[in-house]
Amino acid sequence: MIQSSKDIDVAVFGATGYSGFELVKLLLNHPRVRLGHATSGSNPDANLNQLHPTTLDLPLCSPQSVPLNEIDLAFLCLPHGAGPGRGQEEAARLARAGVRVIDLGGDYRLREIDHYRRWYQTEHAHADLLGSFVYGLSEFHRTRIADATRVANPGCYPTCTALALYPLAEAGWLTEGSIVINAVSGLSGAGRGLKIPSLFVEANENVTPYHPGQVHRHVPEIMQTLRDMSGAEIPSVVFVPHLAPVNRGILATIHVPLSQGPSMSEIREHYAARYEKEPFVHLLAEGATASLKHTCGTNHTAISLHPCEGGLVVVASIDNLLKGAAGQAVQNMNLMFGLPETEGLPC
Ligand SMILES: NC(=O)C1=CN([C@@H]2O[C@H](COP(=O)(O)OP(=O)(O)OC[C@H]3O[C@@H](n4cnc5c(N)ncnc54)[C@H](OP(=O)(O)O)[C@@H]3O)[C@@H](O)[C@H]2O)C=CC1
Ligand SMILES: CC(=O)N[C@@H](CCC(=O)OP(=O)(O)O)C(=O)O
Repeated sequence: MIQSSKDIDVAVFGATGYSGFELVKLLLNHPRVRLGHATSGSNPDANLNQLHPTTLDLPLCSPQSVPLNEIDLAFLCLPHGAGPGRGQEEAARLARAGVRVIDLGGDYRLREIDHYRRWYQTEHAHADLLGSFVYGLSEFHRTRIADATRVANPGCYPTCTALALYPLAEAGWLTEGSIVINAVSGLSGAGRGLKIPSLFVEANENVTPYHPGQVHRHVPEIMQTLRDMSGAEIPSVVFVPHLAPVNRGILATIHVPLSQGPSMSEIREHYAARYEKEPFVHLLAEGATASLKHTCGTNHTAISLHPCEGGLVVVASIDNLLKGAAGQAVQNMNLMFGLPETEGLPC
């Protein structure tokens, strides 16, 4: 058991990206963490304040220079996929060296290798490690995460939609027709690399659906999680993500067919009971509607419920960089090290 303060030595790989930078800020303020190493593959000799508009004085280093025997935990904030320096390789290198890992990327979330190949459109060079990662949706896998040495942090859209639907899934109420998820994401969700849809001129005063239907790589992740939550097959998911001209936030508006199911008051009671003791998931009062501003800058999830003929609309919001990435990663670290789950997280 960890005894003194500032006694958990961590490294952040990919500290210069959006989620890495967010994580660095959380970790520097965490009462039990010493952030000894923050890496950049392309600017290893730089200071973070040369690459981000920040007054933080944080020298970076190369990924290869991190002394793996001196760290208790590595956070990976790297692009997914095969190739040197990317998440797949780095997670495997660290895991095989015996380092505890929380991977914010998608390489170790899907359990089925065929699913990874199909949805990530690349081979997995370390498929033997897939089963050794616990899926890091804190509220669902709390006990398993506490015992884990490797955690695959969920994607931002899957976090938002899985928490929105968890009470329905565990009650066995996801049995009919297609669940339709329309979701909006801020531009930071696309990462810091140059991408045409994220350019100001393209994104400003515009909202663009992308990968609509059943083609986004988060579809199998959402299906896998809902299946795990319900303990049964679920019908199907239609997922339409949209890019919106805001910096951060995810809002999912989800239609669930429920023609034969429970009454609205039973559903509300079930959500209230499921989330009553959760520090970071909140059912809003009847009549309120979740929006980006409910959760922006926090690790919280806001959920509102709305009846409609033959079903239900669930609206949920998170901050993609916090509950959808760095915040949930810190929540998972807290679980792994036996700390209070809320330690070091903004409320
Ligand atoms: N942004 C979000 O909302 C969320 C992101 N994620 C996941 O977290 C991971 C990081 O995302 P995000 O912070 O947005 O990404 P960014 O694109 O903002 O940053 C990724 C960082 O990885 C480093 N890197 C190392 N190797 C490579 C390489 N071969 N190609 C490109 N970059 C490289 C880069 O820094 P350097 O060159 O300095 O090493 C870069 O700063 C991704 O897997 C993403 O899918 C998950 C949930 C939400
Ligand atoms: C707006 C935007 O582009 N968002 C990203 C999702 C970010 C995320 O959670 O990605 P990972 O699953 O790779 O970790 C996308 O749709 O690809």
